[in-house]
Amino acid sequence: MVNHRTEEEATIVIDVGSSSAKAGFSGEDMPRAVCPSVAEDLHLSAEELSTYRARRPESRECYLEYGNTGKDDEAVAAGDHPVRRGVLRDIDEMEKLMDNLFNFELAAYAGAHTPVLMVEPPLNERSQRQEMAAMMFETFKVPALSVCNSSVLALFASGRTRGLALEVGGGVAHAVPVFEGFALNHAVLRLEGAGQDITNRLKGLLEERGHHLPFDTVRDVKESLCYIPTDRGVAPGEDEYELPDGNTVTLDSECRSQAAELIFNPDAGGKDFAARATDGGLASMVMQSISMCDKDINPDLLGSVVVAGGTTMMAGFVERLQDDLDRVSPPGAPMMASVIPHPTSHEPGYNAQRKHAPWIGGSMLASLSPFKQLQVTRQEYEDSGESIIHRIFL
Ligand SMILES: Nc1ncnc2c1ncn2[C@@H]1O[C@H](COP(=O)(O)OP(=O)(O)OP(=O)(O)O)[C@@H](O)[C@H]1O
Repeated sequence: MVNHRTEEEATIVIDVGSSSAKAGFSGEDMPRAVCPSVAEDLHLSAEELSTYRARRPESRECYLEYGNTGKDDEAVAAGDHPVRRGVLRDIDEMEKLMDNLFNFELAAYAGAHTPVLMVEPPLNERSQRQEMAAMMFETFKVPALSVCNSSVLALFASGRTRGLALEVGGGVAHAVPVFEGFALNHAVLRLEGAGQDITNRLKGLLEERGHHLPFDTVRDVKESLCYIPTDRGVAPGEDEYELPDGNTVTLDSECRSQAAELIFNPDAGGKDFAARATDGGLASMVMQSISMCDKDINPDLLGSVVVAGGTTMMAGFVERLQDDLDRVSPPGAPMMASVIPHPTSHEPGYNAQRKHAPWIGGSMLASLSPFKQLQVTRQEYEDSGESIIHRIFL
């Protein structure tokens, strides 16, 4: 990747999701900051702050209930997550988070000198894009702004401009067909179910066994010990998790293997979760999305089902997706779907990058010289008004 000579020559790339925010400079391999996507107001001394940052998890999840609780999802959501289920819900909280990212995480390199590339979720609404652009130009006075689709960028990170991006993050999963660098929005499918629902399911399984743990501890248990069962190899047995107070919790193999089942098979999440998953589990979403596209490009899409997002890091994810895709392919289909990274390949390459793929794609794109054509300058924004952002960013 191109390395800019100074940070001042680079573009700041920012990807704020439902659970985590990633921020850093174009041309770099990884985001400098990966932190929970909440606006923190910590009031800590410099020393306490650095200890806090060293121990801070990469993400914090909303606790969104599903099931027959009689409560509205939005009402139970942690109020300080500006993005929930991939949708910008609170521009004031977003402004606070952005202020932290610019001035604290990236140490004040932004402001009037550094252009910004914002990663936006698939099917982002025009009004949300406008709110973000107004905030960037009017509050943070950025000199230039670009807005790019996260799935297009995830694919780009894997070296492709054609394929189907399957993004599974903290709050939402999307299947997005991409052709020649453009998302085919008419065929985008969305599942309101991802990492936080898996955590929620694990919390329930642990409570059935008498373990009542805080939501954030359960998220860590999930990331450390859960896996997705596949037809290949021997399933791991029980294992222990050490709690912050030194006590241990034993997880049996059902607990470890069943929490994530709902994203592949929504019936496993109960009646209400299944009702939300109108396009089925992940493999069904991939195949339906491809079937909604022109037949001529089906081989391009089937040949590169590129997975991205934190939840795809779970052990067994790519193997299970490939097995499910093989199962749902019509008998005698001329071409089978192929998951990237390939389940049997152990090369690092894209495999190691998929967690932050949209950010990495943004970093790569913004370090290419034609990228300037994808920027709106503050002058252009002031002269032409907000409609310019829809003309430039398709
Ligand atoms: N090793 C792991 N195993 C299981 N889950 C993981 C792992 N690493 C991260 N996650 C989960 O990934 C999720 C965060 O992923 P990501 O940062 O891609 O989401 P996001 O961009 O914040 O959310 P969204 O795209 O849904 O708006 C969290 O639910 C986190 O628990």
